[in-house]
Amino acid sequence: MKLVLETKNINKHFYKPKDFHVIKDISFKVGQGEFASIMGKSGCGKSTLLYILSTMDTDYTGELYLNGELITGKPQQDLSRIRNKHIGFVFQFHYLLSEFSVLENVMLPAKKLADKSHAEIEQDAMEKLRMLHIDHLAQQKASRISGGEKQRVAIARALINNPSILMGDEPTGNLDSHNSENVFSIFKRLKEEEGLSLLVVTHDEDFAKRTDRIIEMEDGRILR
Ligand SMILES: Nc1ncnc2c1ncn2[C@@H]1O[C@H](COP(=O)(O)OP(=O)(O)OP(=O)(O)O)[C@@H](O)[C@H]1O
Repeated sequence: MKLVLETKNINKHFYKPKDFHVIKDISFKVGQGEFASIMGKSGCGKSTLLYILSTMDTDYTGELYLNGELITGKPQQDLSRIRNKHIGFVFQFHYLLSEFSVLENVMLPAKKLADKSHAEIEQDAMEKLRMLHIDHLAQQKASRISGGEKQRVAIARALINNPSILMGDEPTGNLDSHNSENVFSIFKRLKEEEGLSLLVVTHDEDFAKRTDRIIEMEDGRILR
C-alpha cells in the first residue's frame, strides 16, 4: 500500500509554564485511501499532534514524511506550499470569510497556489461544490448559509487543490446528528471514490467506529 503519511518517533514538549512532554514517541502510518480516526480524552494531545502532522507546528523532534518525502526540517516557505498543495484541513469551526461568496471562499487556496488561471480555478471550485451538492449556493455570501452548509463549503475549500490527505480536527463537533452524518458520508465517499486518505480527530464514537482504523491516544502516546 502506498504511504501518504508517516511519522517516526515524534516527540514534543511545551516548556511554559513548566516542562510538559505532550507528544511521546509517536510513530504511525496512513496509507492511500485509508480513513483513520484519532480518539482520546480531552488534553491527551490530539490537536497538538494534528498541528505537527499538518506541518503547521515545526517545534518537535522526530520525522514526518508526506508521500514518502521527508518534511521535517524544510524551510517555512516550502512548508506553506506543501501544506497548501497536499493537505486539506477541516476544523470544528468553518473559518469561512463571511463577506465573501461561497465560490470565492472555495477558490481561495487555489489562488494562493497560483498555478492555474482564474477560469480553471472557478471551474474546479464549481466541480467541488457540485460534488458536495451545494453548487446552488455558489453566489451566496458565506454568512447567509446554514451551519451544515458552511461545513460542506469548508470541505470543498479543503479539497480544491486535490490534496493527498484530508485532516479534520473535530469536523463534526459543532454539527447536529443529521449534519454530522452528512459529513461522515462525504468523507466515506471521498475515500471510496477518490482514493483520498483521511485522518480525523473526533470525540464521536459512532463516527470513529465506522472509520477503517481508530488510533487511540492516551497521555501523549498511541495505545493502538
Ligand atoms: N501552547 C501550549 N502551552 C502549554 N501547554 C499546552 C499548549 N497547548 C496545549 N497545551 C496542553 O497540552 C495538552 C494537550 O493539548 P491538546 O489541545 O493537544 O489536547 P486534545 O487532546 O486535543 O484535547 P481536546 O480533546 O480537549 O481538544 C493539554 O494538557 C493542554 O493543556
